[in-house]
Amino acid sequence: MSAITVEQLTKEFGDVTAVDELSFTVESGELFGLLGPNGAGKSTLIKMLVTLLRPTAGTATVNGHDIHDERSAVRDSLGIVFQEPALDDELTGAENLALHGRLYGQRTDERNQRIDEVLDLIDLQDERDELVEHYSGGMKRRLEIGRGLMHEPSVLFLDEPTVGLDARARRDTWEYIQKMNAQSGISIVLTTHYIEEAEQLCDRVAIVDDGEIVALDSPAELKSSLGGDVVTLALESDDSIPRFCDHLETASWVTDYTTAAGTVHVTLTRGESRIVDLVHLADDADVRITSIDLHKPNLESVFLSVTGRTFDEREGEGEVKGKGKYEGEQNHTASADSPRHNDAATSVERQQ
Ligand SMILES: Nc1ncnc2c1ncn2[C@@H]1O[C@H](COP(=O)(O)OP(=O)(O)OP(=O)(O)O)[C@@H](O)[C@H]1O
Repeated sequence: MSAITVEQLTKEFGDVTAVDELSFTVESGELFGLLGPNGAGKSTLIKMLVTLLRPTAGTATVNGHDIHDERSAVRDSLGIVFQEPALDDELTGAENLALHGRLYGQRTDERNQRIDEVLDLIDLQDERDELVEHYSGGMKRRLEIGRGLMHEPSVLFLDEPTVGLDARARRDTWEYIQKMNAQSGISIVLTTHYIEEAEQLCDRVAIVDDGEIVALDSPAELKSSLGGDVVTLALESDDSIPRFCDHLETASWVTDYTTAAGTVHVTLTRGESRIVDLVHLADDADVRITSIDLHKPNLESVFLSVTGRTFDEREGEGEVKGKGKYEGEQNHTASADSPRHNDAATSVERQQ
């Protein structure tokens, strides 16, 4: 059974179509990434899947439960870690986990056993009795993830799991995410706008732009769809470009090439081993090269190729787009005078 099936799922906020007729499946045990710039629609999609937002159209199932008709069953079978911190700094690590266990109705013995298992998994056993306010950013993040695992969900949603962490803590967090995916077989859906995160962690990645999935495959397949590495050669004069291109035509190892002012972009496999050959071709064509640049494709190149824009350009637009007044946003952080938790279940209850 697929962990998640999504069919034509759509969410409109007034004039803004945040999620536009998305369809995809996530297989059981898969580590699935939603990669896209800020404002692409990733959080909105997740909020619909965890039943925090009602779709405008379309449907989805999580662990076989329909997000329209079986909201409680959906919520019971998933864990979620939002971008916004949801821990109580004035409680210890173990107490934060216990609070979550109680919210899910776990009995004391069951809860204590699970706290131990989770603390082992996230490597915080030694710090279990320290107040969370003394934890580092990376430890807090691990505890948040552990908290989402307390009730042993089959699917875990992680919304931008490493945002705000330094490079070291980010890498550590990746390790824990991979470890729990491998050890418990839990299906994980994570959103990210870090290209490296999607590449390093995910079995498959859906690239989301403007509410739509513009590409979906394993990182390796997405990159190989671009046809290989790109070597950019700057030539001494524009006049020499046609001559050089004539010679490129004779090289069977060149997959493709394009030209721009003073430069030629050559697509080929194993670019590093072909630089000498390109220099020889230029010699044969009596063309002088002034610089050579080898570019290995990453998911950023895939994004550029499918949208025609870089991630940064889209992020810039996204920020402007995201400044409008939010309507119907469901609050999933608690007030200062109540226990601070943002579980999908309790948040939804507060809305209803
Ligand atoms: N409650 C809301 N009311 C109005 N517009 C919204 C609301 N929530 C999201 N949007 C808009 O929907 C679009 C998608 O936003 P969303 O937060 O899902 O993107 P995202 O990819 O998750 O980005 P980020 O990581 O910055 O949250 C944006 O244009 C955003 O401004």
